[in-house]
Amino acid sequence: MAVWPGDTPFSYRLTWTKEETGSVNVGRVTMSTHTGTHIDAPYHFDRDGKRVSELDLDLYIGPVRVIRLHRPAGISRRELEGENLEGVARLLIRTDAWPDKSVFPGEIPPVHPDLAPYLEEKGIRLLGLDLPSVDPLDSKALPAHHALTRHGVHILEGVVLDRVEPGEYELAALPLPLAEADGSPVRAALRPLE
Ligand SMILES: N[C@@H](CC(=O)c1ccccc1NC=O)C(=O)O
Ligand SMILES: [Zn+2]
Ligand SMILES: [Zn+2]
Repeated sequence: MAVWPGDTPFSYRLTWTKEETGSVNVGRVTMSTHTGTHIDAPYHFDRDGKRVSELDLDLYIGPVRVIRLHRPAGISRRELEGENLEGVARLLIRTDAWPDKSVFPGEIPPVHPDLAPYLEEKGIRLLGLDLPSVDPLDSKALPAHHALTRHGVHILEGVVLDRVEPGEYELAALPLPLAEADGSPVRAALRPLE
């Protein structure tokens, strides 16, 4: 899994082996909170924002709509206007713009901040993408992160949607209850509805 350039690489190592303890292997994991499929807590980009353990778990479990925008230049309200999003609380967008997840992308289609009020209007509270960020990779101001948060839309990044067809699913993508954290890896799973 590629990590953000310069960020902590993932590692799993044994602290103790079964031979050493006489009973068990005990591992340790070192990783960035933004590794692989993960959620951003508002604290990631706002000093006073909510930490992971303060987030509502209902955001990350329940019915979800998957839509496909094939390699868009960007993701704005215009790209979504053809979709009927009535009754959708969670939205995943498959862009296929990060095909090889073992290499960090050079460029990604950014979310336009105008999407945030549009999603709020539709009642969407979770936006997930198959991309490592919702903003341009070189952005410091992070306008989409801030706009989404201001409009009550929570962020799920790095979702693997390679073989997922558009439709209605059940989503589970629960963060770990890390008390102070700015983000958390999740195990994301989709199950077709009915
Ligand atoms: N906003 C990106 C992450 C991000 O910006 C980042 C992640 C790890 C290390 C540095 C980062 N950003 C800026 O220097 C995200 O939410 O995943
Ligand atoms: Zn992140
Ligand atoms: Zn992010």
